[in-house]
Amino acid sequence: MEAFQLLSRGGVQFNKNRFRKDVEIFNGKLETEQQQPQASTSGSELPAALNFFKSGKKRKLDEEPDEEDDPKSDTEGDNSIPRQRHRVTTKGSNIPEYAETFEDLRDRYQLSSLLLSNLSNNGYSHPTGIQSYGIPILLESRDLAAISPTGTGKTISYLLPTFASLRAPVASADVDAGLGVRAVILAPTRELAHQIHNECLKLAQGRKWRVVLFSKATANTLSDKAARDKVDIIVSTPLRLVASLQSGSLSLSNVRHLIFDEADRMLDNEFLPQIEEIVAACTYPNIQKAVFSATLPANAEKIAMDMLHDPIRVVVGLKDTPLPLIVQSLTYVADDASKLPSLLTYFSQPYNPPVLIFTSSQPRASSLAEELVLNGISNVDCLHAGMSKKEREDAVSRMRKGESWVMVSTEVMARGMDFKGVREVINYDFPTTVQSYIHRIGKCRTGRAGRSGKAVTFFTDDDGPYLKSIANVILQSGQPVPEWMSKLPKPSKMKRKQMGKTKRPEMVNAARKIGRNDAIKKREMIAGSKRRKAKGATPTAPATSEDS
Ligand SMILES: Nc1ncnc2c1ncn2[C@@H]1O[C@H](COP(=O)(O)OP(=O)(O)OP(=O)(O)O)[C@@H](O)[C@H]1O
Repeated sequence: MEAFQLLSRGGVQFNKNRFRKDVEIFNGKLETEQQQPQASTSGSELPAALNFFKSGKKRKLDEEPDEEDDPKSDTEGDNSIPRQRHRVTTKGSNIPEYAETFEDLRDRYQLSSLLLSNLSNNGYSHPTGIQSYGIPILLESRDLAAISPTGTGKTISYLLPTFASLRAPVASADVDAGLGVRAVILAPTRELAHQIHNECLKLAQGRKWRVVLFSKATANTLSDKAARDKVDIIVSTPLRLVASLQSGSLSLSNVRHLIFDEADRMLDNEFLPQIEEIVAACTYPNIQKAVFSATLPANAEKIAMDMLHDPIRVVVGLKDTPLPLIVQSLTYVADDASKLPSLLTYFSQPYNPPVLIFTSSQPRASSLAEELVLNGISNVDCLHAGMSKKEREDAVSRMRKGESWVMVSTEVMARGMDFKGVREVINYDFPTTVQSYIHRIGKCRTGRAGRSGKAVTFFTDDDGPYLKSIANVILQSGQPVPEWMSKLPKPSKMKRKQMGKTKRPEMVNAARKIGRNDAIKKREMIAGSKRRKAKGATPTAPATSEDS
């Protein structure tokens, strides 16, 4: 089984006996790698002997394994940085040939030169792995399930073919555009939808494309059919779209391209009913559907495959994904109360901002950000769904401008967000699944800019039973874990289901809660005493039913 697929399914297994030699060689190499984590941006620097992902793979008849130079350059456009190598696996019938360059795509599919120049103006000179494979598939009107690690350019993989297939804005009379929006892109959070909308605007430059970020306000505007018929693409969260469908103020009958970003999240129990409603409303014959995700657990993959028509599945795998470039470690912190002191110790040593910290809930994210500020850590910010839209937008913008050095967030909120240049990820609260671990640490944008990346995961006694799952991911991505950890028993299926269900207090510093409760009590007593004084009454015991 292809390695990333193995990870993406959550059941990570690593046969240490079978690969004992590889592990030994790797352990010998450890010191050098830890000292120079970012030096190895080129896949060729991974010793061949360690390439157990490749050697462990059995080739299936209907698969076309392929290795390619991922032509991705760094975001700053420094093409001198060695390119990463990705392993790409495709599955399906009549798979279109991958494209080596954007120019290949232009020649093969007559892409407009404006689209191409918009790409290069934004620093996209070579397609990434998923772009090389995914774009031709979508341009040939096929349905697609694309699994590619975080930060590998999935957004352009679906946006470029969407723009190219629509050919021209509805405002231009020369296309058969029908009536109503022609493409819908769905993302699990408003922030991610916003980010995708921004990418759309980059590609839309120079033509009168109408790309709408669906919100309460824009939904109102689009309840007018005349306005709606002028829209080319809608980017939305499922909830917002369903609200308009249910109120009858939106029709999706002309939608020809339906894209799901962060598909594993979109196809989970929370979103599924809405997704089903949206899919049912898209009645255009031969509608093209595509799902994109960094991980796709088996149940989500099954739902996706049932939803897609004769799909092609592309997996960009682990041969040298960003994961091995991130120095990963697991840190024992005994219990929840010990996490904050451990984190403060961490920040008392040199660290590389921006740092992204994950907590398991919104109140904990707020509480941790507050604690860090109170403890004098500079430029701390917080981002979660419980904050107002304005607060969230400000936080994202500060992070993008480099004004936030430390961002405390929840996983749901950080999903798919391209926080530029995150260098360290700290899992303050243990990840909820193996996929969640991969998503979280994938926020380290090391691969792209060739910088060093670091991922630290705190674990308590309560997290012990799940440690092995994460330790396996670390081993699979070519890094060592302490021997005792690799000897831990594999958690049972039942146990794995419990992972992420650990109950944690809302405040990360219980002492502050006690202090706060005391202060509230005191304040209430003083207020009560003042009220009584004002009434001239003498204090009485609280009334009981027997008093009356
Ligand atoms: N071909 C390219 N060349 C250079 N930079 C690119 C290219 N494609 C995308 N990028 C940049 O890489 C970054 C990550 O891209 P994107 O957000 O699409 O990744 P992703 O795979 O969707 O990640 P996630 O799973 O976290 O959503 C963005 O800043 C984007 O502008």
